[in-house]
Amino acid sequence: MSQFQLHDSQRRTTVPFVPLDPEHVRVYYCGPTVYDVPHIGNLRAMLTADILIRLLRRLYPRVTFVRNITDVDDKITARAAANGEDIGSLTARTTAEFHAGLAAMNMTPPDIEPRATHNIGEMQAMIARLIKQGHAYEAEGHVLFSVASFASYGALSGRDPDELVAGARVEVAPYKRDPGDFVLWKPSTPEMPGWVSPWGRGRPGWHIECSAMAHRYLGESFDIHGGGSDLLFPHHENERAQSLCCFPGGKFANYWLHNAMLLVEGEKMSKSLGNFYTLSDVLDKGPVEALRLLLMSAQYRSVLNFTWAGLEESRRTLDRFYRALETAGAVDVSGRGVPQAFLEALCDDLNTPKAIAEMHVLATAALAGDREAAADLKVAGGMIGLLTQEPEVWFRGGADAGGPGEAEIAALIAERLAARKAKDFARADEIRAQLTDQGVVLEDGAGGTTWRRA
Ligand SMILES: Nc1ncnc2c1ncn2[C@@H]1O[C@H](COP(=O)(O)OP(=O)(O)OP(=O)(O)O)[C@@H](O)[C@H]1O
Ligand SMILES: [Zn+2]
Repeated sequence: MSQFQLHDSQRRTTVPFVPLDPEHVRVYYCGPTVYDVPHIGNLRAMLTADILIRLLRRLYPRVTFVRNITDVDDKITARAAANGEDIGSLTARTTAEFHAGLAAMNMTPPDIEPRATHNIGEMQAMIARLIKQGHAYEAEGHVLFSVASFASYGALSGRDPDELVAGARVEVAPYKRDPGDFVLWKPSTPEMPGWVSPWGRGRPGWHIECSAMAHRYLGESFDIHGGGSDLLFPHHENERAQSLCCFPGGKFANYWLHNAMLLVEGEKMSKSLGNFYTLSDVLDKGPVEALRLLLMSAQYRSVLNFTWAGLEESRRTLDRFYRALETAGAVDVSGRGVPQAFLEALCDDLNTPKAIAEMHVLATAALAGDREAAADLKVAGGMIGLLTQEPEVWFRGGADAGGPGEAEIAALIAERLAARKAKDFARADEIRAQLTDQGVVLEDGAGGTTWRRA
């Protein structure tokens, strides 16, 4: 069996992955804050998780993948107010859009997807315990975590606590004992979402949400905690502090995995900067597999600059792979193992560029008539969510076929389903009308929606 090595942010080096329980690997990922559609930067984080889980499932008999939904947050409250929409409808709609986008991207769904608002009791229990153990204190309706009470605060992100305090940009609230102390619970005004608690009606801080959900579903110690590098500090540092202080017998996460940012014009793609592309922006110009391949063209720890030329190049790479499969004709891949060199590339800290280079080697052989290589190529692609179509479908549905491509149609169907779930029937009808205009007929049946060209 290939040995999986991954870069652990806390150890700051690449180490062999040794699961706590080889029979059952457990992973926690920070999920989206549901106030807007995901952008393709968020999708890079989700794709890193997807590749990790696909690999772990090859290597271990059982994997539990937990990814939360943050559905209580001040950004959500503010957006709902700005939209004149109630919070429940905003979070339901954006959660449905998130699910539809990830399904269209062929991402592995989590086994458990807890919502913050369904875990308030767990958060309150942890906060009460932290107060009792002297790691948190109440002040003016807030409960704060005392960073001075945790000697290894800063160890994950490699920051010196004193430096952190000196560098704090935000104005320090007068009730904090130490400027680095962070909120576990805060009071809510009547129009804000809130829950009854021993500290008055209020709402949780963001960090305690993940600590509580990770504990509830994975216990005091689990294998891997992942997320984007923008979450390393303060979010993950604070999650770790809370969890280790609350459950000193546990390890919390044994390995920390962080993907680098997706950039656009050299800047982080983000909702707050407004420089982002959504999945549907991209699907207007290229198929889903091209976006997956583009996001895998750099190893997850390297920054990746998004360009339309890069998307086009990924589509051409896929053309080459599909051409290789087409040349070989039908190949039988049932029961076939993943090619060793390809698997080893993924085991090397999810080195997707190296894995794709292995696919090129196989494609070259397949184009020269090697049918075994074509079968290997198909299996390798399938493992990372590529080459999932028949070559004729890929080429027929390609950009120059006239009418929308398969991936685009699938994405529109997913979006229409999300719109219907959110009771946005106007949008759902608009999507059907748009597809009809483009010569695509939808048929709703018991098993879901199918389509055919008119
Ligand atoms: N540009 C990016 N590149 C890669 N990953 C990203 C990028 N932006 C956000 N992420 C990751 O996406 C995941 C979901 O994040 P979340 O929904 O909290 O994003 P957000 O903070 O609302 O987005 P933004 O940072 O755009 O305001 C997190 O793991 C986060 O680290
Ligand atoms: Zn988190």
